[in-house]
Amino acid sequence: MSAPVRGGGRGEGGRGRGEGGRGPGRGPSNRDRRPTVDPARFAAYEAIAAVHRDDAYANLVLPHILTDRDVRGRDAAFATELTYGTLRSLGTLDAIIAHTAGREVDRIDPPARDALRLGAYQILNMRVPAHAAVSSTVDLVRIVAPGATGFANAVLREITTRDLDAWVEELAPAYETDPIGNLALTNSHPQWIVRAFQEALGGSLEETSRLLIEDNQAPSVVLCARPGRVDAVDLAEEVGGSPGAFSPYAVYLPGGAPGDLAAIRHGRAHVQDEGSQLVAAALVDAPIEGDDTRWLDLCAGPGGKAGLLGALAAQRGAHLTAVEVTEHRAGLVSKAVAGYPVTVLHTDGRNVGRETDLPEQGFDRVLVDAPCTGLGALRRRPEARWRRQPSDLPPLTKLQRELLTAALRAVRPGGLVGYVTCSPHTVETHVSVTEGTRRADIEVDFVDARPLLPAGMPGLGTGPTVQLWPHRHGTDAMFLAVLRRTS
Ligand SMILES: C[S@@+](CC[C@H](N)C(=O)[O-])C[C@H]1O[C@@H](n2cnc3c(N)ncnc32)[C@H](O)[C@@H]1O
Repeated sequence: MSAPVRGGGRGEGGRGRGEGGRGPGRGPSNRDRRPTVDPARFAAYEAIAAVHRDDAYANLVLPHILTDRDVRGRDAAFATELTYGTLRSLGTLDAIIAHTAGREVDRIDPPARDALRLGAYQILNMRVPAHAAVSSTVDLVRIVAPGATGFANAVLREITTRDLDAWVEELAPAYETDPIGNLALTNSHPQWIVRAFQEALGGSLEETSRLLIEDNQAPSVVLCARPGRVDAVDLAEEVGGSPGAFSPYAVYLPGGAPGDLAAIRHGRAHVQDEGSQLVAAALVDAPIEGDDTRWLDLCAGPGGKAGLLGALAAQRGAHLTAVEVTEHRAGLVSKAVAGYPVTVLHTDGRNVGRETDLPEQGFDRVLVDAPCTGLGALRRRPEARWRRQPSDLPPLTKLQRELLTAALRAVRPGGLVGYVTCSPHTVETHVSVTEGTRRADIEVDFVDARPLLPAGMPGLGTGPTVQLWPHRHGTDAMFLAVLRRTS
């Protein structure tokens, strides 16, 4: 058992173990030495500090920081891996830091805490030599939390005494007695999320473990080749990618900045997870009797699915109404559907029957891509798992049910509603579907969604709903229920 390190706490002077040792004979004193940190590490620090201080999103804030600080090429790649990896691994890193510091991490000053997390990640998860990780992090602390330099030095040195596996072995509860606690610490996920995944996976801890591992991998960028504008095989050749495994529109991009691609700039393709493509296409491919020209996307922002639905509507002689409650996002939808037969409405999707453009029984197919916790896309949003709380569920599920009820009022008898979430949490999937349907007091049948997905797609369960998974399908964990209004 290692001894905890003193200093570095909120309001402490930080002259703990390891500090004060810098005398003339051992290098310049703190006062003499002008601290410098390489721009890549400082950029990662700034991004992580913004995430924790300002509730920023790493994928939005980091590119600006890299541009402002002129961090490019390999340095930018290093900063990105360091930022995203540290955020994903926060649970494990914090347990190790708390142990070595002898206090909970929320009792360490935020700047020192974020610097320690970056240092610990470099020591334990990257191929950065330990001495370089320690000294560069201490240099960083000297700038952002000067009082905690010695404390940080001592904590980091302690962390270098073991590798990641050894720390996890020491700190994680035994799998046999506390499997959820063990998986949570080992794979850096909050316990409530591990529990929710386990329930959605029918109780299988083995599959839960595989999902958690997959959640910690950076996902590849996927393009959607817009039908009618470009074929996926041609697009793959154009961008040096490969056609998707399941969606006929998907192209896997081998790294790089997708915004630079001519196909995106010219509206022939957009960035979209393969699972999102599959569930949107499944709804409009489901057999229907009678009219099939009036489609509705009730939660359209920022417009990924509306872009694909708009392209398919153009091919099939249909018209899409795309509803979005947030003004900014409604603007993004308008851009995403430019040139397609789509009307964008900036309004609340629950206004069905209260607005001329949203008549009751006025649509043949309705998509409800409901606002949700996003627990199925944790691979893409490294900070999301720590920001989300169980208390987010009640307001979200209330909204999901109200939107599903509105969708059932908007669809004509015989028409179809697709209810989609990018969360596998059963409260947002099965329970919201059951409750939303019950409250609508409209008769519906479940349509088996499995045959609406590409033939041969494995692991689709027993139906009638479909749950996609990162570890089974390489997609986000999208849920799809297809309902046919019968009266
Ligand atoms: C999961 S996102 C939809 C993603 C979108 N379908 C796509 O593929 O890009 C949910 C969207 O619903 C919007 N939203 C939330 N409440 C709404 C409401 N009451 N009516 C309409 N849209 C709503 C959110 O602003 C958000 O843009």
